[in-house]
Amino acid sequence: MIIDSRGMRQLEASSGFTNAQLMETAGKACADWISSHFSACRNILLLCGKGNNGGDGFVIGRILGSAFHVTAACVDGAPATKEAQDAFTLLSCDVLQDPDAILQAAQHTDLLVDCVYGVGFHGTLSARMKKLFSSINNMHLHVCSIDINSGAESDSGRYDPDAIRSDVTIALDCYKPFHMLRKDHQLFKHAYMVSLGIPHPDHSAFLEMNEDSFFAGYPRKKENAYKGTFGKTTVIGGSYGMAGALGMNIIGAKTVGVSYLNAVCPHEIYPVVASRFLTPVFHPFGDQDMYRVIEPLLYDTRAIAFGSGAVNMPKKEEILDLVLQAADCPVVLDAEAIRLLNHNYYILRFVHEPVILTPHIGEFSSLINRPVDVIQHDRIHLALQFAKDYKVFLVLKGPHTIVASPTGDLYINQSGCSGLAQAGSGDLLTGMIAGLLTMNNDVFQAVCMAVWLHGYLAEEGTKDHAANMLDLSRFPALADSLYFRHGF
Ligand SMILES: NC(=O)C1=CN([C@@H]2O[C@H](COP(=O)(O)OP(=O)(O)OC[C@H]3O[C@@H](n4cnc5c(N)ncnc54)[C@H](O)[C@@H]3O)[C@@H](O)[C@H]2O)[C@H](O)CC1
Repeated sequence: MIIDSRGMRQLEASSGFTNAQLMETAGKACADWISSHFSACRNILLLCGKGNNGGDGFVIGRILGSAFHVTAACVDGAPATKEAQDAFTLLSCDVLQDPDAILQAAQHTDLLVDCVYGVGFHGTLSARMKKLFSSINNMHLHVCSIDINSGAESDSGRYDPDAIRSDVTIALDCYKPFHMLRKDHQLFKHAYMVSLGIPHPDHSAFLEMNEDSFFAGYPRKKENAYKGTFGKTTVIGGSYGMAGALGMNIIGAKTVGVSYLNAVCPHEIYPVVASRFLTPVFHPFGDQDMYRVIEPLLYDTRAIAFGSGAVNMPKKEEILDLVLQAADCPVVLDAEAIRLLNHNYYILRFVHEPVILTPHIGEFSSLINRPVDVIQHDRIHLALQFAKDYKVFLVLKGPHTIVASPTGDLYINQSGCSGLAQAGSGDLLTGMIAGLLTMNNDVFQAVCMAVWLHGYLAEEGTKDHAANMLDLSRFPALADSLYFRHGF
């Protein structure tokens, strides 16, 4: 289960265990994990803070003291919580406080255990702590962090550039958002979770997605199915110079198994796209007949995607208005459609059907007029806030794509690889989202399924190819293998 720090504190409070009992359990579970995975070590140095993360460290030190040579260091003053103070009094190893002595001990240690800050850390490190942590990081020691790497926040994705870097981070009882953002911060190489035996609720605001949960939401075609059983999907995209974007929408829809696809595009790219794809029903339009061609389609489709490659599309502003006003199904807005909303996104509040926006960080930055680095450091919060304020599903694309729902649900995607960092992969995702929205009425689930599948197939596509050579046109074939393996 993934949970944020507030949820974790509520779990602890209702667990039936005291904080001291939880600290003892946490310390013992971590000590057991360390002794079995670092059994070859002799000298262990514990860096402890003044909060309960430091308290966990004192318990770990007491237990490991029977088998290893343990030194503890109080790097941020004396323990400040009752539980940490009690754990400290039971510690019998050497305790260091002077930064120079700590760094000297670090040079002779086989393993450094980082228990300075856990989920209670917010903001940035003090100058003193930055100096200590950057010296430690420069020593390239074996490091195990407890719960959260010190200097990183548990919930937001923010971290100080001098936060402790570890080989392994042991998450206590649940993964926190921090653990799900590894590709962004790269503060640990591996994360493991140890259980504290706390009962978990059935529902968490964080959705998790894997093969099983994907297939739980992916419908099977029955024997008596016909082409309209799942309804129609409509993609409106491409324009002069960007015909391929519509092609990628089509490949995306094919990847998720759409059985009836409307492809809507300007007259000038129709011949080239139609000669490449045989199964969509094409609806070419121009300046004069845009309303006549597009409007009737909006009433006979289960999902619409608009915007991929639409930079030179005639009547694009009018199409956006039409789609947002007339559609009676979910609408996915990608690329140019998002740009058209810049400084004008308040209109999203007046749309009655679910709207899904799929910006990458640069597009989101232009949309909300905030610098890219501000968004990068506060992505989870800003995505959730935007989704809530404008009642949209926000798919903020990146190494860990985030999906935020208007009601505060969050998905942090774990699948994918750098092969997806290429032109066309967003257009492909848009087609996949629109296709899955046609087959699954739960908008949040369908969008997360598409995001997960997009990443999963990229991993599959680079198992026998270089990551930088990922061929996006292979996605339907890669998906076929997956579906076939699951008996479809
Ligand atoms: N169920 C569990 O997960 C359990 C977790 N435990 C451990 O407790 C920590 C959380 O403990 P808490 O005391 O709330 O916070 P920290 O130890 O992370 O310490 C925070 C400490 O530091 C101060 N602080 C915050 N931000 C800064 C900053 N930027 N600069 C300097 N100081 C800062 C803050 O005021 C506090 O004093 C959890 O992660 C687990 O490791 C329990 O042991 C029980 C079970």
